This record gives sequence, structure tokens and C-alpha cells, in this order.
Amino acid sequence: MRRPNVTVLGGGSWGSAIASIAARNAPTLLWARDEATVADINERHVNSRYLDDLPLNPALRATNDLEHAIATADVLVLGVPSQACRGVLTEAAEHLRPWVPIVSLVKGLEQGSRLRITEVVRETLPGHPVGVLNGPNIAREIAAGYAAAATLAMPDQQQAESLQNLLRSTMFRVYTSTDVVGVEVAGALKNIFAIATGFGDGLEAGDNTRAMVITRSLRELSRLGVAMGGHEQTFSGLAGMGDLIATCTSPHSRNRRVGIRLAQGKTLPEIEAELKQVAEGVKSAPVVMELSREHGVEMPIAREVDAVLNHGQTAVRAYRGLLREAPEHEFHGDAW
Ligand SMILES: NC(=O)C1=CN([C@@H]2O[C@H](COP(=O)(O)OP(=O)(O)OC[C@H]3O[C@@H](n4cnc5c(N)ncnc54)[C@H](O)[C@@H]3O)[C@@H](O)[C@H]2O)C=CC1
Ligand SMILES: O=C(CO)COP(=O)(O)O
Repeated sequence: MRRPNVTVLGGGSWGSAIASIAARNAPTLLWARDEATVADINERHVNSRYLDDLPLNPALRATNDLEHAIATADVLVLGVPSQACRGVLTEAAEHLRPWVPIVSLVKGLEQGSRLRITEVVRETLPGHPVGVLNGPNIAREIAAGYAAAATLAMPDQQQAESLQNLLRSTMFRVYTSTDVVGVEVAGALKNIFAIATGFGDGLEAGDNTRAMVITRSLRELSRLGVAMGGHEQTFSGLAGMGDLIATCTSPHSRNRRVGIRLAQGKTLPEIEAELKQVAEGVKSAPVVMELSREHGVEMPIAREVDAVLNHGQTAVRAYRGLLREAPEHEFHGDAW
């Protein structure tokens, strides 16, 4: 049987790392808009701009011809930042064959519409099965071959199982789920809590503080996720607790780094100029505040992160504000 052609959209760190894994299992084409990235992958089998000299699978091919990348796809994997998805998918729409399944790698929410990215896919490419792959997946560690795992959620379990075989390797375990909402919401929200953990780390608050913030963040994340239709169990799994731990503790996390630098007194434009990569929590924070109001879920930690990012609050004051809140029953109260 012919192996399906996989097309990955997005030549950043995560698109490249996943494309390199997929290229072991099936012919894989990576679409990147940057010509230097395409040449780097095709000629040197690296993506030096995002993953230094970590070797990518030599079978992986790259192109900046979007029409060709889309028209040849049997499976489409979406790995551009959240706010770029609608534009790229709209361009892709007329070239994609019917029924091609789409897997989002994106951990963000669309500003304005407040949609999850699989919902943006459904609006721009109606009729295609769509799911999401999320988990504790720091791209450079996976590209370097360290063991990791993720959850692939598709509405249809059988489809999840067939795609699972394309996106896994011996070192990258892919579990399946049918909880698209839960897996996707968890991936988007954990970035905001990584920024909060970064505040504490930037203020040198200590290990107990970090554990407190992560644990209470999991509660906020789960409560909003369940209110939006996710399954409670998902939030204690790889896409929930797993990714929260990785992102809130990793020295490689861009979101955590944003929090650290803000706590050290840098401005957001200064930090973004230094980072040169996407930190999705910055764009998702105001959307999450709108969703928390819409669903009536109190989210004190996310609220303070949004206040620092968008309303002139300092990280120090955000911290003091949180500590002034009176703790209620651990599992029933809304206060942090
Ligand atoms: N890097 C990581 O460890 C992981 C990232 N993710 C998620 O994957 C998504 C992509 O992130 P990364 O690969 O890390 O980002 P990145 O910052 O490494 O790269 C982003 C890529 O998207 C491209 N891009 C930006 N705007 C574009 C547009 N309008 N049209 C076409 N291409 C555009 C950039 O040129 C770049 O190649 C994000 O939602 C992120 O949260 C998920 C898991 C792990
Ligand atoms: O999603 C990630 C790890 O699972 C990457 O996190 P950052 O975007 O904060 O680097």
C-alpha cells in the first residue's frame, strides 16, 4: 500500500522536529516561508535558525511553494503560530484535496474570534477531519532524540490510531484520545501559567513557590477546560499536567522566559526582540480572560499574568496581589 504523503506547515522549531519524525514513517514535505530555512533543510539537513545543528532526518524535504505542499498532501500537519493559522489555511484551502485529515500542533487561541485552532481549521477548511497533538514536547529535546510523549486527539479513535503511526518514533510515544477540546485547551493555557511561574523564578522565589503556582495553575486550567467541554481526566494527562510541568520548569521554555524577564524589569517589546520566537501565552492571555468571564470561571493566576502583559501591572505587584487572596477549600473554592 502507498504510504501517505505528510505535509507539515511551519518551519519553526516544532514543525521541523515533528516533520523529521514523520519523515521516518512516510514521505514528508515541510513548508517554510523562509528560503534560507528551506535551503538549510534540503542541503544540510538542519534548521540552524531554530534548532542549531541538531540533525534532521535526511529524508525530510522542504519547500516554500505552498500550493505544491498542499496539493500533494494526504495528511496535513499545522505548525505555524496561532495568529498566522487563519491566513495560511485560507491560502491553502483551494489546493487541499477533500477529506485530508489535519493535525494541529498549535498551542494558542485566536485573538478576536476566541476560537481554538481546530475550530479555525473547521471554519477555513470545512469537511476535513481535524485533531490536535499536544504534550510536554520541548522541540529541541525531541530533535536531539530524548524520550518524550504526546497525546493525539481526533474525534474518531480509528483515525487517531492511523495518524499515531505516522507521527511517532521509538523515542517519541504518541498516545491517542478523542478529547480534542481538552487536549487543545490544555496546550493553550499552560503557556500563561509558564509565564506566571517565570515571574516567581525571576524574583528568585524558590522551589515551594514554583510547586504552589504549578499546582494551583493546574486547577485553573482544568476548571476552564471542563467548562469549555474538555474531560477532567485529560488535564491530569500528558497534555495537561505533563505539559504544565515541562513548560513551567524548562530552561528552554519561551513562555517561562517571558515571565522571568518581565520580573527582572524588561519590557515586553524588549523581551520579544530578544526571543525572536513565538511565546504563545502573550497572545492567548487576553483571550483566556474573555473565556473565563464567558464561562464564569475564576482564574486569579491567569488574571495577574494578563494584568502584567496588558495592563501595566508589575510582576512583583502581581505576586503580592495573589498572596493577599484568602485561600478557601483546596478543591472547591475559586480563590487561588
Ligand atoms: N517549540 C516547541 O517546543 C513547541 C511549540 N509548540 C507550538 O507550535 C507552534 C509553532 O511554534 P514553534 O515552531 O515553536 O515556533 P517558532 O517561533 O520556532 O517558529 C515559528 C515558525 O512559523 C513561521 N511563521 C510565523 N508567521 C508565519 C506566517 N504568517 N506564515 C507562515 N509562517 C509563519 C516562522 O517563520 C517560523 O518558521 C506554536 O503554537 C507553539 O506553541 C508546541 C509544542 C512544542
Ligand atoms: O509547548 C512547549 C513544550 O511542550 C514549548 O513551550 P514554549 O513555547 O514555552 O517554549
